[in-house]
Amino acid sequence: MPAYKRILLKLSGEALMGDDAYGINRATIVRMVREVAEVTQLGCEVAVVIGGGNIFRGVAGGAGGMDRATADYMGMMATVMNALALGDTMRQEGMTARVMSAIAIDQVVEPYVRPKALQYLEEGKVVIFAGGTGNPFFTTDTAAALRGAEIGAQVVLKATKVDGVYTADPKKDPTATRYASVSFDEAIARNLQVLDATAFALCRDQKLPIKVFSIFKEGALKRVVLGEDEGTLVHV
Ligand SMILES: Nc1ncnc2c1ncn2[C@@H]1O[C@H](COP(=O)(O)OP(=O)(O)O)[C@@H](O)[C@H]1O
Ligand SMILES: O=c1ccn([C@@H]2O[C@H](COP(=O)(O)OP(=O)(O)O)[C@@H](O)[C@H]2O)c(=O)[nH]1
Repeated sequence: MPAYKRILLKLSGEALMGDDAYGINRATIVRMVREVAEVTQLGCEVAVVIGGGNIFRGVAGGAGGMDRATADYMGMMATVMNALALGDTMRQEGMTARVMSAIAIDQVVEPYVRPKALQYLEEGKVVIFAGGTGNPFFTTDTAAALRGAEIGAQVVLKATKVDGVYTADPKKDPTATRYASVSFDEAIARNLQVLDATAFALCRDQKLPIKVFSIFKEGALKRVVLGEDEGTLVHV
C-alpha cells in the first residue's frame, strides 16, 4: 500500500543529463520514467514538476550580463522541452501523461488549468507541469510547492543529486551529516539550501511536507512512496 494517495514529484533538470554534459540522456530518462511507472502501479496519483537546469539556468544567463527576467523566460522554455521529452518517454513506456504549461505556447502544449489537472489525476494519468510557476525570479522548486498545494498532494518529493538534507552542503563540507527528518523552522533558520527559501516557506505555510531523496539511487522513489526509510523528511 502506498503511504500517499497523491504526490508531487520534482525532478531536477540536471538529473536528466545522466553522465552527459548537458541535454537529455536517453537511458537516464527511461530509467526515471520506469520508476514513476512503478509508483503509479501501486495506485499512487503522480504529478511531476520538471526543472530545466540541464538546458538553461536563468541565474547563469543573468550573471553573464543578460537581463535576468529574459534569461528566466528562457529557463522556463527549457522546462517545457524537458516536459515534452518526459511525456513522450512515458508514452513510449505505455503510460498516459499530460503536459500542462504555466506559460502559453498553445500549439505546443496545453495550458495549465487546475480543474483539468485534477481530472487527469483522478483518471490515473500522470500530469507534467511545465514552465515552472510562469514567473521569472522563481524556481521549479517553488513551482513544485505551489502545484503540490494546488492539487492537494500529501507530499512534495524532491528527487535530486543528494540523498537527503544535510547539516551543511555536503558538496562543500565533508563532515556534514544527514538528517532523517528536520523541521521547516530549523531548515530555514540554518539556511539549508537544498531547496530555495520561497519553496520552503510555501510548504511550511501550507503544512505540506517535503521529502528529499537521491534521484540516482535505484528504487528510492518506490521506497519513499511505500513510506520506507529513505531520504530526509522536512516537516512542520
Ligand atoms: N544542507 C544541505 N543538504 C543537502 N544538500 C544541500 C544542502 N545545502 C546545499 N545543498 C546542495 O543542494 C543541491 C540540490 O539542490 P539544487 O541544486 O536546487 O538541485 P535540483 O537541481 O535538484 O533542483 C545539492 O547538490 C547540494 O549540494
Ligand atoms: O517558476 C519558474 C521556474 C523556473 N524558472 C527558470 O527556469 C530555470 C530552470 O529551472 P530550475 O533551475 O528550477 O531547474 P532545475 O534546477 O530543477 O534543473 C531557472 O533557473 C529559472 O531561470 C523561472 O524563471 N521561473
